[in-house]
Amino acid sequence: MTAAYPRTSLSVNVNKVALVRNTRHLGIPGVARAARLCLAAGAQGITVHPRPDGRHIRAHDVHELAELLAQDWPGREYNIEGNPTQNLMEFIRAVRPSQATFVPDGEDQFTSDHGWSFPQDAERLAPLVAECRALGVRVSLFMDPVPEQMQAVRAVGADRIELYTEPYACAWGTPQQEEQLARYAAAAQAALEAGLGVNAGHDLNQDNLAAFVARVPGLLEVSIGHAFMSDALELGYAAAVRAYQQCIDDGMARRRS
Ligand SMILES: CC(=O)[C@@H](O)[C@H](O)COP(=O)(O)O
Ligand SMILES: NCC(=O)COP(=O)(O)O
Repeated sequence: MTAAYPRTSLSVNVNKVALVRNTRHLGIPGVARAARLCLAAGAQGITVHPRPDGRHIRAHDVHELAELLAQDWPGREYNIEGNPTQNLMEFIRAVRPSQATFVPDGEDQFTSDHGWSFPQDAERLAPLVAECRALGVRVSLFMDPVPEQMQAVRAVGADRIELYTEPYACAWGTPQQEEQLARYAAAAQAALEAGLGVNAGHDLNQDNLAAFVARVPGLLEVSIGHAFMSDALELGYAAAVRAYQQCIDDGMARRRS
């Protein structure tokens, strides 16, 4: 029986709204409008990943969303992702979001595709983690599901990990699905035992989310963008939030059974 854990929060990543917006000089679709509609529908947070090349989320988006959340949605979370050795820290210092998620991406990375490595990354991450925490910003490290890495993550002062879930998503519906779920459950358990909170994200969708929520212990937050926005193009933002919340609730129910 998995110990009782709070309901897994849905943080909607709005990167892809900005990607479409940037293809014209008209300001639509609006990033802040998308966030407002998702929050009004019940999303517990908003995530952005302002990449150095500005392909989607740009500095003005980061500040507009910070103002929206602080003024209209003070109880919801703001999660800013990025590489703290690149452009992330300027945003953390300026807006002090609820959470900073450190991701080891290169400047021209197609998309995020791996987590940090310990002990190699510990020395350069520790002072950046300390700075965020001194600013009152929770720190989550983007990690592959490797149980043996979790003590080292805690040792650099991080509050949480974010499990990189593309390998699970790729295995969904294949004979390797169960093996991957067991791998992520073990990594999450090791994180919990190290005193870390557990987040997850990358390529989660309506098909694979409930099984992940059901199986991975202590899952506090999922951040979902690409598949969410694909669904929102068909359903609308509010219905997409409800659909993903239902997947989370289905997973929680299966976790208790
Ligand atoms: C860290 C991660 O897995 C995603 O949050 C990332 O933000 C995806 O970035 P793109 O939207 O640029 O693919
Ligand atoms: N941290 C994961 C995230 O914010 C969104 O990833 P994806 O759902 O766009 O793959």
